[in-house]
Amino acid sequence: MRTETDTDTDTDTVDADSAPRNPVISLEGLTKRYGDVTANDQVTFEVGAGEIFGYLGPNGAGKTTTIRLLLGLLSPTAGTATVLDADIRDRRALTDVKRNIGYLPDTLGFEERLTGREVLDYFARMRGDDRREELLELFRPPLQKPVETYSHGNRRMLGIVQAFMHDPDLVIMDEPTSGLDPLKQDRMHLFLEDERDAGTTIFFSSHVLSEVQRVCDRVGIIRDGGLVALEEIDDLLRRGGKDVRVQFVEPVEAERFTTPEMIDVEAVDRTVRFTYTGESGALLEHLVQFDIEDVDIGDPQLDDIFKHYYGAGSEETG
Ligand SMILES: Nc1ncnc2c1ncn2[C@@H]1O[C@H](COP(=O)(O)OP(=O)(O)OP(=O)(O)O)[C@@H](O)[C@H]1O
Repeated sequence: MRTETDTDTDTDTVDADSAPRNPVISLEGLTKRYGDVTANDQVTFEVGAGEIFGYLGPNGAGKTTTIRLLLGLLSPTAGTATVLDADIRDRRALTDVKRNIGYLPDTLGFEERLTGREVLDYFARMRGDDRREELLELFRPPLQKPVETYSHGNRRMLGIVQAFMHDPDLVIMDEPTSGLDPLKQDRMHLFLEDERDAGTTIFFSSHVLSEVQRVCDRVGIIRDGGLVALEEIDDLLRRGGKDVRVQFVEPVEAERFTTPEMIDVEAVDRTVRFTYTGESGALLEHLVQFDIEDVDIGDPQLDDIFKHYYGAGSEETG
């Protein structure tokens, strides 16, 4: 089932400066309004073949709305998108390509009284299940039990098997690891990387920064319905400055020490932490003027970068 993306070896284009050469998903001014709420506001970006694309944003930012639009579960107010070359406004074309898409929704709409096996049988009849056994070895949901007795984690496991078992070219997932324990999250991340390496395009939403940092090639950050960043993870981290911690021999006055390149400065006793956005050489030249006991300079976490986009009180927008 991977013929569409496997035929072209230079399709794995993940170039932040230009759009992917072979987009599997392409949004063009995609807009969705619910009354006064603009859940997606002219969202435009592309996802290239064979990349893991992270769609990042806090609760209510508009992630689920985008996903539901891409799958034809909602109609756009304006703009459009193509998914595997099908225009999302073209019902028939979208229905055709959906056989080649895996979807893991945020809440699984399985018939609760069916057993896990019956749920998989149902999806198998619609789209096939060539990889069912292999995936069950990996994720192991309890197939004999009715879904209504499943734990949250097992529902996710069943959902993942369902999303991948027909070996689709594209998998779209809404917060795939939410509520999973760390071991299961790890298994999931390794699995996604393997799938990507085998040529599958993966689009997933998340508000978990560390997971996006760990597994994604590129990230789109959505805030209040609008896309505020679209970058390769490495570039985003590079531009995010350095995470610096300085321990002085004696406390130092903040005005003497801080420079305009230092942001998010926190000082406690003799220790100062900040993000440095300037050149490393200039930072070192600045530091040698002070009596310093210890310095630690590291890469910033995506969390810190995220704070710059969202600022303080923006955790919940909806
Ligand atoms: N059916 C609806 N009717 C009215 N408003 C809606 C509807 N669905 C979503 N919204 C609003 O649209 C905005 C975006 O919601 P959406 O669910 O897409 O965000 P999200 O980023 O997926 O959030 P979460 O991480 O909490 O799932 C929010 O303000 C939400 O309240």
